[in-house]
Amino acid sequence: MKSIEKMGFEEATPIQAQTIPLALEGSDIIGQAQTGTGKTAAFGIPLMEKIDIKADHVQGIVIAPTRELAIQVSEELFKLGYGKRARVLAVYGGQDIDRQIRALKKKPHIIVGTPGRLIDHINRKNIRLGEVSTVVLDEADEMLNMGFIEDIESILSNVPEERQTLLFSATMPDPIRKIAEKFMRDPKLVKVKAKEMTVSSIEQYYLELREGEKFDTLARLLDIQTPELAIVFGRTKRRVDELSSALNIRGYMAEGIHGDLSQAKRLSVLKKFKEGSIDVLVATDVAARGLDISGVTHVYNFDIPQDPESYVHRIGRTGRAGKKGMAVTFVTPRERGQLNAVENTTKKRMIKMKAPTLSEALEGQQKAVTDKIISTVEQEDLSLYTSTADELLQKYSASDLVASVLKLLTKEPDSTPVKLTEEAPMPMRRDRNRSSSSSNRQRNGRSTSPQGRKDYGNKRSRSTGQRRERTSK
Ligand SMILES: Nc1ncnc2c1ncn2[C@@H]1O[C@H](COP(=O)(O)OP(=O)(O)OP(=O)(O)O)[C@@H](O)[C@H]1O
Ligand SMILES: [Mg+2]
Repeated sequence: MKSIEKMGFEEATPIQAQTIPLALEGSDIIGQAQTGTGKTAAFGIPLMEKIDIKADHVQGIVIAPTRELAIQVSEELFKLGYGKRARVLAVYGGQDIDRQIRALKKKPHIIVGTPGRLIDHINRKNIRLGEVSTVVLDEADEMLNMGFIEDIESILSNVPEERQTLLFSATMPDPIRKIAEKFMRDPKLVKVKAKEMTVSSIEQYYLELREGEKFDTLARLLDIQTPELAIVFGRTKRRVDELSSALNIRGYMAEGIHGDLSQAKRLSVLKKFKEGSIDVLVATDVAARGLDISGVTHVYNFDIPQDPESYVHRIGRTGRAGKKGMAVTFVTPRERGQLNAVENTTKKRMIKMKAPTLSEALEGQQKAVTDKIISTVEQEDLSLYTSTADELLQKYSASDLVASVLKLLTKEPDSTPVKLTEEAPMPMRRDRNRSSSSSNRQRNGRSTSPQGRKDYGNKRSRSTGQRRERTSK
């Protein structure tokens, strides 16, 4: 309770209220609740409560699909276990394995990891799971999706059957839930009732346009909507690279994140984004799940996501913990079907938005500058500037002077040409069952294959056909 208070939580969110008591009784749980509603603490609190601080073995493991999420979850668990002095360690690919081995020697009570790196440590006998009593799969549907399932099975085969298994996600398609139940004992399904799968505090818009119109439209939207922090999702790594350079050329502070970057780079980009030294993060789906970054006010789906679940998670990076957010999805004429599929799943209609014009973009930027000027007039000490201002006012009209200040400060819509390679529209994923047939894996070399293996940058061994993070330093 001391730790929870320190974190500033005053009351339990619905998913926490419904799952914590059940989890404390020892039940297996599949917990489904909207994005940003506190699922981490919903599993984190009971997990921490069960830890015997005096025992020196690993008692709980949490598996997460991406490295950044594993780190974030370990940080939240660390905070929850602070009063108890619980030891929590994150292990993930792309980080020096020897460093992790040294950390493992300090006997963590809880390990949070990505599947591939966990398996590496298990195989090298750096991690023993023989006394683990709780296993959590965060983003469970993703973890049990094709591509991760073998890894998860392999990890679970090292954990005693007498364990508690907790699965959490904002989405849980039926076929995946069925797979999940095989790993669990009499699981209780806790689904926080909501009319829609997405959070109501996120305004959802879509915009119909041609591929070639997307970039200028994005730039104008950024000018008009002036997000505090924005995430722009693109379909492929190349797309993300090209988009972030194009945004920089047009004067936006943007950087990209995707699985081909070094882990150090991925972390530094994310850090800059959290600190606000860049305000647009361009990302593949590697950033779609679980990341909790305060200040993200806008999500732009530059390319429509390949499946409805991805949409739910992507837009869920905004509108978290009761805050407001806005999501805008670009739809090319051939992608109407995907738009419908998304709406059918989320049970929510997106509002159609018109492409903004150049003059609206200019207006948006002027308004942002005007707001700044007004707050400066009202709140700042201007004494060092008034004499120069008075001199200027003797020579020029007040209106001309203010207009030139506005012009100087306003970022005028820029139409410097930029290069973006056309991306073919994403074919709809037909096989919603996602059975384990391998024929479709990694088809056409895209970072997001139509079958659902996503670009998480986890280099996986080709020879075995398994998708596993490679041990790399
Ligand atoms: N009881 C609470 N009171 C206030 N804030 C909370 C509470 N529980 C969690 N939070 C905060 O809400 C935010 C979202 O929580 P969290 O990341 O666990 O959401 P989530 O449900 O896992 O979302 P996602 O589906 O995107 O992974 C975090 O910043 C977290 O610290
Ligand atoms: Mg989460």
